[in-house]
Amino acid sequence: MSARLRTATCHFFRLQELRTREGSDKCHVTMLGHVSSSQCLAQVPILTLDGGWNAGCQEDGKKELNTMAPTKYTTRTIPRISLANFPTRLDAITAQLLHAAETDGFFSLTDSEISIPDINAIFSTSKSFFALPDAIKATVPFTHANVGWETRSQIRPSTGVADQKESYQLQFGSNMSGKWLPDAALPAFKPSAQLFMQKAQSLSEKLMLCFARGLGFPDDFFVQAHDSSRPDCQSVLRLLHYFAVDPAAGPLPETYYRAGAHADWDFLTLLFQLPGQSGLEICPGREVVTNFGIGDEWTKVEFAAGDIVCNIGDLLMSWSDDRFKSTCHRVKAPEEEGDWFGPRYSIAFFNQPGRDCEIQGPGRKYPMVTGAEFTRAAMERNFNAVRAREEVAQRAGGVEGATRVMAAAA
Ligand SMILES: O=C(O)CCC(=O)C(=O)O
Ligand SMILES: [Fe+2]
Repeated sequence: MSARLRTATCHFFRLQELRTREGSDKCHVTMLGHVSSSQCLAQVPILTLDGGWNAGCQEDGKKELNTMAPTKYTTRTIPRISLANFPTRLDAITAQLLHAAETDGFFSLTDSEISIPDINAIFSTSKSFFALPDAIKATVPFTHANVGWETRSQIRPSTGVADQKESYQLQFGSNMSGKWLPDAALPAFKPSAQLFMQKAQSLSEKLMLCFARGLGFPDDFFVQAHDSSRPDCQSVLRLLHYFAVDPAAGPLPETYYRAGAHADWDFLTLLFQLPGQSGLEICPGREVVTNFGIGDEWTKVEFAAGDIVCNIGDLLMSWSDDRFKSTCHRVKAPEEEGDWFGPRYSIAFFNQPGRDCEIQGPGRKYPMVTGAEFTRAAMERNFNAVRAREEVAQRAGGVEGATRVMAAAA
């Protein structure tokens, strides 16, 4: 990975986003408002990655514009793919998955081996954890090994402020040492979570087989890389709880996000949701310079009970030489009629290759990196994007928008 400095000279304040993609010379900077050029001669660090780059998506256009204009929506088809009779329908399923991966990068699965009772069971396990007092959850705090509990602390580069949620991240291996609550505090939590992780793993392996075939790799290529018994396995089950919002309390602050716009940096994400608790939205192609360019229109992800929504992450995008798309998505803050204001529970299973795996697409578009390097670069990239935002906000001192970002990020 290399970092370089570019000079962005502008007559506007509030840097919204920096994006670049390996192999392209694009630098996307969105600015709002007007200040003198001396206030905004910004030297902005831009990171380039050996691998996919897809971290920062612009925040909600409505908030960028600081107006109460309703979100712009457009219809997109998110394919619903049945996994029934998987062994005999393998070719047909593979073709459907590849098509979905090459277009919007999102699809939902039906007729999988994970049943509605399985999903209900893990949600009640998850709720039992979040119902504990914060002081108990804080005994298993989040660490940079990507495990543990955090609350209102994940800052997305697209927003510069923490998501309004709490989450608890679980892994298969030794990173979990000291990160399980004692059984007395939360009876049967660990076996229930581990059982569900095994089911999510097994389902993911079916998809990996299809994607390996599509890319011309040996059938077990991705399965080996994501073997959950590997000591260096990095896959994560993330239990999520977005806080309820009182619709009677008036408009939300401009800086309120459930999950700010982002693309996942894993290989493949499986998302479990509860019917009625809507909010997930996608915006393919949201990597634009202006507020009104392409990428301002969102699509609500509809799902039926038992559907598993899946999306391609940056890592598979890179591993496929950008053939498969890692798509920008968010969980919208409830603000408009039809939004879900109650608490939202969701569960994401992030497939991550082992730390020692060598990642390079069939066409070798990007230099080879290991799983550990890819993960480290992704975390660093997020951190640097947030920091760059803060620095620009600091330089624009006195500007209302910038001050707000700093305060929230502190
Ligand atoms: O909670 C959701 O529906 C989406 C969560 C998500 O996108 C994430 O955690 O990366
Ligand atoms: Fe995500």
